[in-house]
Amino acid sequence: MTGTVRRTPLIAGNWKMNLDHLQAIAFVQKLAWGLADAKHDVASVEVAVFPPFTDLRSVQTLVAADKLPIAFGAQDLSEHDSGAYTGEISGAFLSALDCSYVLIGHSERRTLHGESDEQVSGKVRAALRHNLVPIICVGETSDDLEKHGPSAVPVAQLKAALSGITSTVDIVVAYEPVWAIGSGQAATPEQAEQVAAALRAVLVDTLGEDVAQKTRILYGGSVKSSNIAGFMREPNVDGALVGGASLDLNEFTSIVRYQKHVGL
Ligand SMILES: O=C(CO)COP(=O)(O)O
Repeated sequence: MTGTVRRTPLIAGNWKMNLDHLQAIAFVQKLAWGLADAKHDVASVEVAVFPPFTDLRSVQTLVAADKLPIAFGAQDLSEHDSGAYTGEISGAFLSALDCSYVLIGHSERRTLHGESDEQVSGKVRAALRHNLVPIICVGETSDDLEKHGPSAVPVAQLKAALSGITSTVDIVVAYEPVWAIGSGQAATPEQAEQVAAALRAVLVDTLGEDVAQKTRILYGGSVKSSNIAGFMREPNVDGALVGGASLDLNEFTSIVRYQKHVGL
């Protein structure tokens, strides 16, 4: 471990199936005003939002027109580039909308839509083909935790997601324990750090030390303004993937500005 690489923290808001395109415009505009009022420096903490697909064109137009310092991405993409895949969205389309990121393998996709490790890996490769930074989501259920301990399942999921990828790539990893999502029961900072360190070791093995040191690892699961600082103090946690609290302007702004309210 070199420990010397500075990774710009990333606070990402996963809106899930909330806010239509008109609500999205109002929300992103107010978020930008709030951050500007607070003189937030995006070079110190990057901010990204993940609206539903139908909002992306509106968010793109607003961000481009007003040059807002807010990145955006989609919540999923197809592993295929085009063809007879009704209802699917190609990475090419997301790239054309200036998306920077795409969430892949969120536990809600894995459990509600039966997304397999193979599909997750296909989607990671699709994202990279289209110059999108994949945010690869991994995490264990409470059953997994009991049976296999804290890092076995997230580590296996990350290895599977990265299969066939060896070159230098720009990716983000999000550790989201399933039991912490939407439950109000976040992991402790120590738990998050233990898994994040194990995930970084996977990155070292698969992509090499340099890429591993540059790659951001986020924690997600019941993140709020009251607990963000604890996670951000951990050496291997480089940001947060926020669900519910990302829909509350004050909460989300306060999470983005964690450095100010705890004096980090
Ligand atoms: O799933 C999540 C983000 O992707 C986390 O959701 P909550 O922050 O609502 O627990």
